[in-house]
Amino acid sequence: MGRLQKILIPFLGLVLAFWFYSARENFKPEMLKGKRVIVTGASTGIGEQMAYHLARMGSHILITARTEAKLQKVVERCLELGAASARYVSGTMEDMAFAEHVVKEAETSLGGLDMLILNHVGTSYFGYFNGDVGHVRKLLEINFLSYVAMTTSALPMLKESEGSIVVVSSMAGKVGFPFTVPYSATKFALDGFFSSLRQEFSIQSVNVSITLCILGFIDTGKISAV
Ligand SMILES: NC(=O)C1=CN([C@@H]2O[C@H](COP(=O)(O)OP(=O)(O)OC[C@H]3O[C@@H](n4cnc5c(N)ncnc54)[C@H](OP(=O)(O)O)[C@@H]3O)[C@@H](O)[C@H]2O)C=CC1
Ligand SMILES: CC(C)CCC[C@@H](C)[C@H]1CC[C@H]2[C@@H]3C(=O)C=C4C[C@@H](O)CC[C@]4(C)[C@H]3CC[C@]12C
Repeated sequence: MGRLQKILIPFLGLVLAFWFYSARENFKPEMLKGKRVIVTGASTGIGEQMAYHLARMGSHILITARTEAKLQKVVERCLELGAASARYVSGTMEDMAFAEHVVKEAETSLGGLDMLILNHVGTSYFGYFNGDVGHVRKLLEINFLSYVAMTTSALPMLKESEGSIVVVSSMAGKVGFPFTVPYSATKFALDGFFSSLRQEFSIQSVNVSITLCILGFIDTGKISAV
């Protein structure tokens, strides 16, 4: 009985957790063909690369970030790669009215929305917490509140299309790491909001999926080592 409790039961728990959380491998690129997708923070890094993948799969893409010149180039490349259409709206996610405006743009120019990919992050520092409450507030607005604002305004369209919300988060949004205090706080907030909302959708039979992506370090060329 002792051995059963110490080894077999935790092992069974691990197997069940692995089975429950592993994704089924039924993805086909054609699934994204013709789909109307918003990608935020798509002027550089992971967002830019997601836009190119969607372009190769033939989606209608609406991208956003602050730097217009970079967005223009990403749109051109998306069209070369085979996007059904590609357009951008530039502005800052510090402004909730702008966040909502991006969603409105999808409604007017694409006639609806199938997927909302929330990926942008504001600039933070990586070091001991410096006590700057104003910075935490600003980062929460960019990394969290604008995600909430966009989700709220996109929900009617996503319910209509039975679409998806994809939230790009981090291991720092699941576990506390040193030197990432403000950033980590904003990512934990995303988990609280979206994991709870997913449960409500399940209870209410709302057919909109919510995927929280928990990423480790991804080398986007910005920093050579961490
Ligand atoms: N790279 C990594 O190692 C990891 C990344 N992640 C997550 O992946 C996602 C993408 O990260 P990554 O590609 O590295 O980040 P980048 O810094 O390369 O890209 C951030 C994007 O957000 C935009 N952005 C920044 N500030 C604002 C703002 N105020 N308003 C609107 N847009 C803004 C930037 O464009 P612009 O400056 O033109 O506005 C840019 O397009 C993030 O959510 C991040 O937390 C998670 C774990 C690890
Ligand atoms: C098993 C563990 C020891 C793994 C530790 C993982 C640690 C090292 C991972 C988890 C989350 C990661 C950070 C992150 O989420 C986002 C960014 C922003 C990007 O612009 C620059 C890199 C940075 C700071 C990542 C740095 C590496 C972090 C801290």
